[in-house]
Formats: sequence, structure tokens, C-alpha cells
Amino acid sequence: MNMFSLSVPASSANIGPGFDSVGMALNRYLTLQVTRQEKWEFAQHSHLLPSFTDYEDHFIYQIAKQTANWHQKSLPACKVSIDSEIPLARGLGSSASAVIAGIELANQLCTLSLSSLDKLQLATEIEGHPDNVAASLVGGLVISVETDNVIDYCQVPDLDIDIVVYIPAVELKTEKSRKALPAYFSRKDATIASGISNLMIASLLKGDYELAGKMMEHDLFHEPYRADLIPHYHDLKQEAKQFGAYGTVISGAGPTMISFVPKGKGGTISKQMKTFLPHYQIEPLDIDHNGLRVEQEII
Ligand SMILES: Nc1ncnc2c1ncn2[C@@H]1O[C@H](COP(=O)(O)OP(=O)(O)OP(=O)(O)O)[C@@H](O)[C@H]1O
Ligand SMILES: N[C@@H](CCO)C(=O)O
Repeated sequence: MNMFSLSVPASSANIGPGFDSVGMALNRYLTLQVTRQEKWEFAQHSHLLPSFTDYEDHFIYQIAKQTANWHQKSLPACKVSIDSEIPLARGLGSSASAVIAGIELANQLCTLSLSSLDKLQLATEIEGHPDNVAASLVGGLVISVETDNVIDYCQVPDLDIDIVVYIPAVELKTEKSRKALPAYFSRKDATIASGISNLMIASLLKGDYELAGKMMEHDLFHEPYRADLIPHYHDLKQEAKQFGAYGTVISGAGPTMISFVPKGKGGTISKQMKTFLPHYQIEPLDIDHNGLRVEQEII
């Protein structure tokens, strides 16, 4: 009996001005263990996973089926055991990780031999933007963009920083959070906003994290319109800055927020911020550098 397992990291999209194009993989994981059997079965082992009634309603099954259909293949039945450390609808890329898992499930079961770019293309079509899926797929900090239906991406070398996330107990669906955004920007605003994003990326590459943090907090594409949807948006930024954070922004579509902080300070700043936000889940996370991982086992 063939068995394989796959793991997909969480992700934080945008990092301020990199709206819909910058994503960072984080070390919280969605994991699937897959065994061939006669009938489909999904077994869930985490309270973070959404409930479902029938296997055909399962989001990951639906993505896998769609992927197989696109390649004129049908999925063989399996038992899929799922575990997750990624909270739903909090801005940590839960849906992107599920999309990547579904595509890889079909890739393995139907031996589609999809390349990373094939998977990214499919995942972006499903998610609507490449930022989270690119990071979950290849790991690290990834800049990606779709032009003329073609996706290009670039992984930024390792950053010499710690990451702290602040996860509130409330959900915010991406769909709702996107509705707060304007449909158009004036040329003047778009020019300044993309200049801020360019400068943020350049300073991250150079290791000038003070300047990167300043640019993170000057986003004009989405943060000003979402601020009212995010609990403690303004005071959380201020407090993190006082404790030494370089910059604090909305993670993805929110409501989680994320700080870039000096290397070695993640643990201390997390503890300090916990006294300010006792009801939040606050923790230092690491950047995941692997992205999607698949392990084959022969039983
Ligand atoms: N492991 C999963 N299994 C099945 N469905 C999932 C899974 N993860 C996410 N989903 C679906 O995706 C929805 C959350 O997606 P949404 O885009 O709103 O938030 P997010 O991906 O967690 O945050 P963001 O896109 O801002 O990073 C869930 O409510 C659920 O319907
Ligand atoms: N770039 C996306 C990430 C969440 O899916 C957004 O901000 O809406």
C-alpha cells in the first residue's frame, strides 16, 4: 500500500505595502497523511480545522478534484488524515495552505508531474492572488506577480530578523476584508505607494531593517482602509515600536498583526506584548525555508 505525507507552511501576506505580491512562509503547518483505500475518508485531528459533513464538501478534496479534472484525470479513493497548526481566517494563509495541499494531493495521486510553476499558476487561479500560495509553496520571503496570465516570482535570501505574531481570538474572512479596499487609486497615490513598496524590498535586501520597518508602516494600498477592521491596530503598532520592533503590519487580510523585530529579541518582545494584550496568542515564529514538503513511504 502506498502512503505519502505532505506538509504546507502558514504564510503572512503583504508585509505592509507589498499588497498581493509579497508573502512570507512561517513555521506553522498543515499536514496530510494519505493512504490508498477503497472509499474516500477524511479524518481531522485538529480543532483548528473547519467541520464538514461529506468528503465531497471538503475544501481540500474539492481543490484536488478540480486539479485532477483540469488534467483530465480522476482521483483514486484515499484516506486523508489532516492535522493543522494554522488558525482559520486570521491572516495566516490557512486557505492558501489548503489550496497547495489539494493541488499536491492530486499531483501525487494522479502522477501529474506538476512543476512548482504549474502548481503556483493553478493555486493563484484559485486564490486570486499569488502572495500566500507562492510563500507556502516554495518557502521563505517571496515576491510574486501575475502579468498576462503568467506568474513570475523571486525568493529573497534569508532575513536577519525575528518575527512576532499577535493572533486575536476573532476571525476576519479575506473576502470581507477585501471589500473595504478602494477599486482605484489615483496616479499620484499609486506612484507613492509603489515607491514605498520598492523601498521596503530594497532595504530588506540590504539589511537596513530600520528603513524597511518604516516603509512597512507607510503602506497606502490596503492598511489605511482595513485599520478599522483590525482590533488594536494603532496601539499594537505603537506598543511594539516602544519595545523595539522595526515595523508592525497587518498579516494578510488580518486580523492577526505581525512585527519584524531585531534578531534575538523575538522571545522578549513576545512576553512584553503579552502583558499589553493578555487575550491574544502572541508568539515568536520562524521563517519557513522549505515550503511544501512531500515524503513517500512504502508500507
Ligand atoms: N485546512 C483547511 N481545510 C478546509 N478548509 C480550509 C482550510 N483552511 C482554510 N480553509 C477555508 O478557508 C477559509 C479561510 O480563508 P480566508 O482566506 O478567509 O483566511 P486565511 O486564508 O486564513 O487568511 P489570509 O488569506 O488573510 O492569510 C476558512 O474559513 C475555510 O473555509
Ligand atoms: N493579499 C491578500 C492576502 C489575504 O489573502 C489580501 O490582503 O487580501
